[in-house]
Amino acid sequence: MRLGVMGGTFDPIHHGHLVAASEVQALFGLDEVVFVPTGQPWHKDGVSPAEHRYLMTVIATASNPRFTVSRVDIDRPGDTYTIDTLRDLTAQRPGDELFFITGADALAEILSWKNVAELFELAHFIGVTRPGHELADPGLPGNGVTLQEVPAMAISSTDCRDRVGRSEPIWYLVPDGVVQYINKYHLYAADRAIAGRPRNHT
Ligand SMILES: Nc1ncnc2c1ncn2[C@@H]1O[C@H](COP(=O)(O)OP(=O)(O)OP(=O)(O)O)[C@@H](O)[C@H]1O
Ligand SMILES: O=C(O)c1ccc[n+]([C@@H]2O[C@H](COP(=O)([O-])O)[C@@H](O)[C@H]2O)c1
Repeated sequence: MRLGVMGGTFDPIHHGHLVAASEVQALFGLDEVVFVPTGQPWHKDGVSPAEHRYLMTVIATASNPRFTVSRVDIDRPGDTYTIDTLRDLTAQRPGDELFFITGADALAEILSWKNVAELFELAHFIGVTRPGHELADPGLPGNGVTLQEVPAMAISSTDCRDRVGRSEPIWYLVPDGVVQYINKYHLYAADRAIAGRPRNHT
């Protein structure tokens, strides 16, 4: 099986993530794209609890029969690294060919990722366009990375959180069910009533 892997903090998941995954699924003939919410992203502060991010990802992907969600990163104790994500998925799904999908901003940092050489033995890497970021091959070992243009969605999780904090709408930036989930649990709200610690923005 050709398995796409869409890793992310997803705080919250938005249509930029979903469009990128859908486009790559179709263009690369992937049988499935598994969304993998990070457990404890060591490189980001004040991230919302993993269960909220996981459930929002489940809600957002539920209507697409080719999309699934994995708990491998959130169930693994300690910091989240993609090398562990790919090792665990390889062990769970022997024989599958993995395609790790990453936006242009994350791709630009990829040479600093843990065990970078082994990463490219475990998966193909597909870098996708993202408004405001240059898409370039960072000079990867092995097979390198395939660069892929996808429909431009100028959406970020940071902006969605900021909007909620300012009581501005996020309708149509994220799926309806995710808006409703955020409202239900008061995520990102200025009063921080139940959960979700808004953070400073990068
Ligand atoms: N609008 C977008 N278009 C294309 N790729 C995206 C877009 N938003 C995020 N991505 C990619 O999706 C993956 C997960 O992103 P992430 O969950 O960190 O979202 P984000 O919007 O970048 O969040 P934040 O604003 O909190 O940094 C990364 O590889 C990122 O580059
Ligand atoms: O493995 C690493 O060293 C590493 C460093 C930074 C980011 N990542 C992964 O890149 C994906 C996107 O991360 P982010 O921070 O843009 O949400 C997510 O799956 C992270 O686990 C991985």
